[in-house]
Amino acid sequence: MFTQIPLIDFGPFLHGTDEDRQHVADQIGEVCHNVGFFYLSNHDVPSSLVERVYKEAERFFAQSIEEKMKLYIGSCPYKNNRGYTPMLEEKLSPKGDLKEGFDLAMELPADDQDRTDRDATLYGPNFWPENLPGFRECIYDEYYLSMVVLGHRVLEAFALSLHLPFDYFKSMCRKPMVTMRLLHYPSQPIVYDEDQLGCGAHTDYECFTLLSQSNQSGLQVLNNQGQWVNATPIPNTFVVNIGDLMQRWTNDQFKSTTHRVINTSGTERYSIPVFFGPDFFAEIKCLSKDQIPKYEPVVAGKYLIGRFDDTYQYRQTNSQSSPNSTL
Ligand SMILES: O=C(O)CCC(=O)C(=O)O
Ligand SMILES: [Fe+2]
Repeated sequence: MFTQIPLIDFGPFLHGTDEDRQHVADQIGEVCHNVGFFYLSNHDVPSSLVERVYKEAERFFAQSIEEKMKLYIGSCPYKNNRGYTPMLEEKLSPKGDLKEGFDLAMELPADDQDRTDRDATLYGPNFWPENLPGFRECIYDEYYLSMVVLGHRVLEAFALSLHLPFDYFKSMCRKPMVTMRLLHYPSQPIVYDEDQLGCGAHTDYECFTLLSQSNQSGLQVLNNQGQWVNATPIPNTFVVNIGDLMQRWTNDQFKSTTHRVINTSGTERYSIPVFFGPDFFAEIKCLSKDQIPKYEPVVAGKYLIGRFDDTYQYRQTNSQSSPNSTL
């Protein structure tokens, strides 16, 4: 049972000896098993870059709703879940979530062969604003690509913690489905409607999430006593949490822990999750040959499409429910 979110210093993993790396990996493995959430410090992503990304997020969301709706996720020409999601459109809380978002992912050409010939519909270009000079360069070229690099290092730590070669996941993450979101939460009253949270209780869908929070609290993590533990922002850290694909892959060795957001801080809140998934066609099945699999194997991209179909209102015509079942 945890009552606070542990902090892990990633510096020795990035810059230390093999022994240091294994030591950090072991700490991470234990926390992924017991909590599923941790703060990561000394990750080498400069705080000045993170600050600039928040400035761009503020600039994006400060636009009129008409301007933002030009990039509506449901009108994205590539139909790959990129673009703007208005308030109340996502349904993690029953009356809709009190947040708006902008989603992007790995920039691949519209005629990428996996997309055109093999139905990897989550691949393709992003849906960028044309009226915000410098937005794309800061958000994608600088921040997103740095976070993909960091994500690969976190995967190395996961592999070592599971007694696998450090590059075990690499061959399944060559065109990784890494989705980044800019999120903006208005402030809600202290006495709030339980059916309308900033982000209703959920687990994340991908392998893991690297989350930057602005200074405002709001994120809460559910422990196994049913208590909500605050993940109060700690400057210059990311919150890392395990998602459902990793829980399946590790046969429950790593926990995908429920969390939610309620922004009663009195001011607007911004956050930037980066959800790290493997290649669209990666088969997610029990990593260990010595265990009885608890989950049926899934193709990562198809699994994610099912989860997105369940969450986004714009996808709910012709949607199928997700293959989230246990065996
Ligand atoms: O905004 C946050 O702090 C967390 C958001 C979140 O949990 C999500 O987008 O999955
Ligand atoms: Fe989440």
